[in-house]
Amino acid sequence: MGKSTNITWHKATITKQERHRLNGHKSCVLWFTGLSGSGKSTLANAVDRELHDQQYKSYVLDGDNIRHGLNKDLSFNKEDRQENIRRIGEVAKLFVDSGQIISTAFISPFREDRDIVRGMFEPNEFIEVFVNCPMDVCEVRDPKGLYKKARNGEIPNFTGISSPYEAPANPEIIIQTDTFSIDQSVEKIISYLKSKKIL
Ligand SMILES: Nc1ncnc2c1ncn2[C@@H]1O[C@H](COP(=O)(O)OS(=O)(=O)O)[C@@H](OP(=O)(O)O)[C@H]1O
Ligand SMILES: Nc1ncnc2c1ncn2[C@@H]1O[C@H](COP(=O)(O)OP(=O)(O)O)[C@@H](O)[C@H]1O
Repeated sequence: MGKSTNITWHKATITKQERHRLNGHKSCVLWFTGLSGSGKSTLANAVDRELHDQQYKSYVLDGDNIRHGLNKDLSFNKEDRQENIRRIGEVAKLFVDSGQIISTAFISPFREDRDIVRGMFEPNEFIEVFVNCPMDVCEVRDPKGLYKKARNGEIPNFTGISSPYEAPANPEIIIQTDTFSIDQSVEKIISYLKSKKIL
């Protein structure tokens, strides 16, 4: 239950469908999920670049960036990760309502939290992209030096080491980033969007 009382929903004048018509494409969320270093930010930004270059309306929400602002009050314990994902789900919904293709790059380690977000969207609007990469490969990549710190006990609750990651049971798209190139991955995601007539 929310804490706001005496509030009434005001129906927007312009519908999502009108925005789709104006933009010439549908909107959706590409929900990238995976371990730290699996390639979520890299792929979300590469897909965004391709969409933008092809004149589609798109945007990226990235975990590290959002935690600098909107979610700076949240830690990495389970409860705060859940609240992180709940808020991002709400923000993603606004972007989808505004007619855009939004790519979100959050570890989002808990299946239940991702499924709650999925339930906020209409069919075909929530596209779960499992960025699958073995942890030992992520740990070798270690683009921000976080695995090294976590192994040294400097980062508590680190995903994959001292905090769980629950892989998606039935994702729309799986990208194996230890064998797929970035270009191949982008192509796979764009093809999916075309097959669903979002583009
Ligand atoms: N304890 C711990 N565990 C995992 N990650 C950590 C942690 N502390 C800091 N970081 C950095 O925060 C980024 C993950 O933030 P997210 O908002 O995506 O996490 S979550 O969805 O709430 O689990 C994550 O970004 P990525 O490496 O891009 O995944 C890290 O840069
Ligand atoms: N096929 C690939 N797809 C995505 N990233 C890759 C791939 N191969 C190597 N990388 C590298 O792996 C790292 C992934 O880091 P990042 O995108 O920040 O991951 P995450 O956002 O999941 O933490 C980057 O340094 C990227 O260049």
